Amino acid sequence: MEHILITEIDNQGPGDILGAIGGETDIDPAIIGNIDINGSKAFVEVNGKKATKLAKQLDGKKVGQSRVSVRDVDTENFEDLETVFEYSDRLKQLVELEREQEMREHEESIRTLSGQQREADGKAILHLRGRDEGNALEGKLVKFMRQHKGEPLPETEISVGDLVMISHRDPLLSDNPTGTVVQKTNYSITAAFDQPRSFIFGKGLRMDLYVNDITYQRMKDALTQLEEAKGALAELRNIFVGIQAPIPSDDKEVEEWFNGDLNESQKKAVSASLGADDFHLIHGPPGTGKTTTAIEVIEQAMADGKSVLATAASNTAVDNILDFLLDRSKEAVRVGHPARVTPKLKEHTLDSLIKEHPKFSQSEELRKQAFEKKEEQEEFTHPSGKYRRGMSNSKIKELAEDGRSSRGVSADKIQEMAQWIEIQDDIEELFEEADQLREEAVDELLDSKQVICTTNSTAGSELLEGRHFDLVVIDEATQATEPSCLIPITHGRKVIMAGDHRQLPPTVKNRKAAEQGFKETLFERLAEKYSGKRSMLDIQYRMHEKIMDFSSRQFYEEGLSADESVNTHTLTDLQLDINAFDNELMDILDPAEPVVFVDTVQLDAAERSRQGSTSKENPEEALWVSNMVDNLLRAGAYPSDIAVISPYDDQVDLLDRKIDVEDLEVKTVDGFQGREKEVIIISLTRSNKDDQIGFLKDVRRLNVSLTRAKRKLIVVGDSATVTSHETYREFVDYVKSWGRVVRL
Ligand SMILES: Nc1ncnc2c1ncn2[C@@H]1O[C@H](COP(=O)(O)OP(=O)(O)OP(=O)(O)O)[C@@H](O)[C@H]1O
Repeated sequence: MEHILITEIDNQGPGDILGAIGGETDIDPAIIGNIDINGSKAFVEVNGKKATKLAKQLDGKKVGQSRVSVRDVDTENFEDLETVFEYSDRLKQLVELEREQEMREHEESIRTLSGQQREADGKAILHLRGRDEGNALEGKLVKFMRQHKGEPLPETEISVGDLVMISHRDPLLSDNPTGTVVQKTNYSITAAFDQPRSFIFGKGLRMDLYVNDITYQRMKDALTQLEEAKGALAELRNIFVGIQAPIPSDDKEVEEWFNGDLNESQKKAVSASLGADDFHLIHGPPGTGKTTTAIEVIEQAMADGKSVLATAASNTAVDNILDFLLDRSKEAVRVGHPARVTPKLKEHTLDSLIKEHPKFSQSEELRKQAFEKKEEQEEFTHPSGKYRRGMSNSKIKELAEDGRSSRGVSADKIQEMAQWIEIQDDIEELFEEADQLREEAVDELLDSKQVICTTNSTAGSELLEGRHFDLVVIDEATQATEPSCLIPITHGRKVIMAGDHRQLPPTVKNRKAAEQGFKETLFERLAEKYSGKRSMLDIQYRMHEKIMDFSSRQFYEEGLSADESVNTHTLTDLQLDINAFDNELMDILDPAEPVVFVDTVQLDAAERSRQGSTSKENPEEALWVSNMVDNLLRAGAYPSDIAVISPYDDQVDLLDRKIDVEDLEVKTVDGFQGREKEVIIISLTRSNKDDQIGFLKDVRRLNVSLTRAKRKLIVVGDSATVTSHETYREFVDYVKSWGRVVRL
């Protein structure tokens, strides 16, 4: 039995629905079975394989007084469908909260920065004029160019799909119109407005990026697609929302490994991933080769003739996947803005590869012709309001043919306008043909590659619309919100996610959204619910075993071990000149000691807050940290081997000013996730009498901090303050037993 779902009905009964089907469609209401109504939704049984047709015909029509949305759905059970809607409505609301938060932050930035500063940051464009470009489906089209004719636009982040705000003098007025960018060239940005105001057709305009809306829109679209999913995607969705259990599967036996170095846990994860019919999770604690393992999954799938969409939340992580694939001589195409792709990988972007496609060259040729025609067109009068006087294009052409004047406009002017319009028709035709050829070139190119690498967000771009992949692989899946991961998933039938839910979750700006669980990732939810669908990698290739051990005990049920290539490596291998160390720092910097806790409890080293800041800084601690760095450099350590990290922005800022050394990174813990260095110095910063440790409480932040160092980890902090939290107390106890505690 097939079904359709009608939404947005308002107090109507089965009779109204049958009446609408009879009146608005050519389908016989007799084929309708049971009608189940709940609130504004109706679930309708349809016989005779007509559900798709009926949904199409009834969608947007009136049932009683209300205009309804109708879709055919792949489920037998209304309750299940309600669960799907609850899930998607909840996530759509959280996405909206986050979007509104970002909008508020933009407003704040507009308030505090000058227009010039925002233009330099790529977030605004000044000195624009607007020109009416007629109406389109999306609303009134307005094209914005620099006031000086022919001046190109500055580099800007504003791109197609973004919401922009147009202002004249005051960007903070609440009734400034907002529109969506529909086209962007080097010289102009065209945006569509629902409610434009007349000033936007003038000069002296400023365009501000209002919200980077496109990603939020794509998340919501992905959720809508899940509501409507059929087949394998519907099954995946049902598992995600909890109305269906995962499909049991056996590991796939792999005959030949592409990467001969994989360890047993990595091989097991690959076999389980390949064997799964719906999804599998590769749980990779720090340095255990998550990406290495995901790459083997991709290579095996390729060998099986499967198409693969490989994504991650950040451009850097996507580049990393592509880099691994290229290293292993695999072909892949990178979809994404070339400006956001690592320079050495640019030649593998769609933008770059497409240039070699003959249809693309043809398309460019047509574009060139169109631009030439545009120049030619400049000679003629543009049919603007002043000369147009309400006359339509066809009217103008008609009058021109008869050589007539009209409404006070001379016959000559009408001739000129008619010529302008004719050239415009040619231009539009050329552009249309050029677009068509370009689209074909893109499709042919994407068809020719087995693997497409892109960010989660760009997986929702038009370029990939309607494309299906046998396998979707998402790296860093624990750093992306659930709707973000759903964007690539809507293209797939099966999904492999790699991540680590014991490290930091995605950043969520809106507090309410965070409280309502927006930080809980799809990976984490599934990992906790279906432990059988998770393979943990258990050998790490980064840390000395003493650096690793606390994290292993605390966060991975003692499941980690250090590969023999790293388990005993220390700074002694770097052959530093220890005579260069100050005496008072000798115990701390001792190259043979991998883990040191530097206790500031006896120092006068209290934290403080900058005016108006919610962050913290600790100048005394910063002084000691920068001394340690100076000593290490003096002893011959490379700046690129050292990183200083702190959980607090203000402390990072303070340290960064004190330690001004090229190639030596000073970063927040959150900004250093996924990275590693030979030596890591952590400045915990908190030191107060009330045992307040703020967001150090999220022990996943501690886990990330402690697992960045390969050979030496120095943690600087006030034991009295931080050990008020049990995990920190256990850490200090651990260092007492297995490392070295030095009191300053
Ligand atoms: N089986 C292996 N044998 C030797 N080296 C390996 C193996 N697996 C991974 N590595 C190495 O370990 C390092 C980390 O690998 P990879 O980048 O895949 O890890 P990850 O888990 O994705 O890292 P992160 O924790 O930073 O996200 C790399 O240098 C990689 O070459």
